Amino acid sequence: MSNPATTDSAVVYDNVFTTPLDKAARFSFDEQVVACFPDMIRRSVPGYGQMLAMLPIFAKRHCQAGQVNSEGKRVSRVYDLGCSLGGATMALLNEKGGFGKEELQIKAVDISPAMTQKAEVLLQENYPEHDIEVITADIRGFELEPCDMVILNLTLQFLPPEDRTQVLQNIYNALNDGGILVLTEKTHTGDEQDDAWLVERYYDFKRANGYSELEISGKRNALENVLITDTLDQHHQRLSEVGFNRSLTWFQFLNFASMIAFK
Ligand SMILES: Nc1ncnc2c1ncn2[C@@H]1O[C@H](C[S@+](CC[C@H]([NH3+])C(=O)[O-])CC(=O)[O-])[C@@H](O)[C@H]1O
Ligand SMILES: O=C(O)C(=O)Cc1ccccc1
Repeated sequence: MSNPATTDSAVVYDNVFTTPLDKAARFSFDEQVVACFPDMIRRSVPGYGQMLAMLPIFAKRHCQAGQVNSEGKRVSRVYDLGCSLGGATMALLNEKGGFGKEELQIKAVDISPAMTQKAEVLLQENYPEHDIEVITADIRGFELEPCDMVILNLTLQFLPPEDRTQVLQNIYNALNDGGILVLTEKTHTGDEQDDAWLVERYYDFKRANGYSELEISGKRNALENVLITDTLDQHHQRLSEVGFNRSLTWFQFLNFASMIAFK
């Protein structure tokens, strides 16, 4: 099945891997990926929409307005780390969450300037009156202010494994008591047979969403050593190591899973 052409509609379809690439080409969040990102992530991450839809529900239960904003009002501060185009931020502000304009202060951080430039425009267009700051920064070594909720939606997997504990430690330290971290990741199980089955069904999922064999294998090569998965056990172990005394997997769809950790 071929991709719909990148023509007149508002949707820019993901055509990034439609032509063969140098095998060594690494995946990067550049202008080309940014342009088609909403389509790419929707067609490539099973359950993406369902995961995002729960964010305002979790926020409503666990954000305790632990901060005071510049106008002296109590607000809940939320970090969206590796925000890309602000999909998670926008999900939080969706009317289903029922947050008033002044109840949340969101800080959305991403290392890719191409992403943050576009996120800034989209968030300003859609939520002009909300307290949202878009920050271009590496979340490694980034200083977090005290907060009620942190979202790491499909971001930790792009950090070198040796940097992951430190990032989670900073998050744990910044969270107020009662605060939460929502951590969504592509995972593997460590069982050869199970992983082979999960990966094959994941590729079936991509085929069903219109990706060709060339696109699937091109992206697989480009993601090698760029997106490095952990097992769910490794994630929960790391969360426990940095101090979270409770974490659970609340969502799983093939090899993608989302966890919540409670401080
Ligand atoms: N060190 C880093 N510091 C900051 N950002 C980083 C870093 N490394 C990678 N990123 C950023 O992490 C994001 C990962 S995408 C997140 C989706 C989003 N959360 C969503 O809910 O739509 C997931 C995906 O594309 O599979 C990209 O925008 C990178 O620039
Ligand atoms: O497409 C893949 O293979 C993925 O693992 C998901 C994804 C989605 C968007 C950018 C990078 C990876």
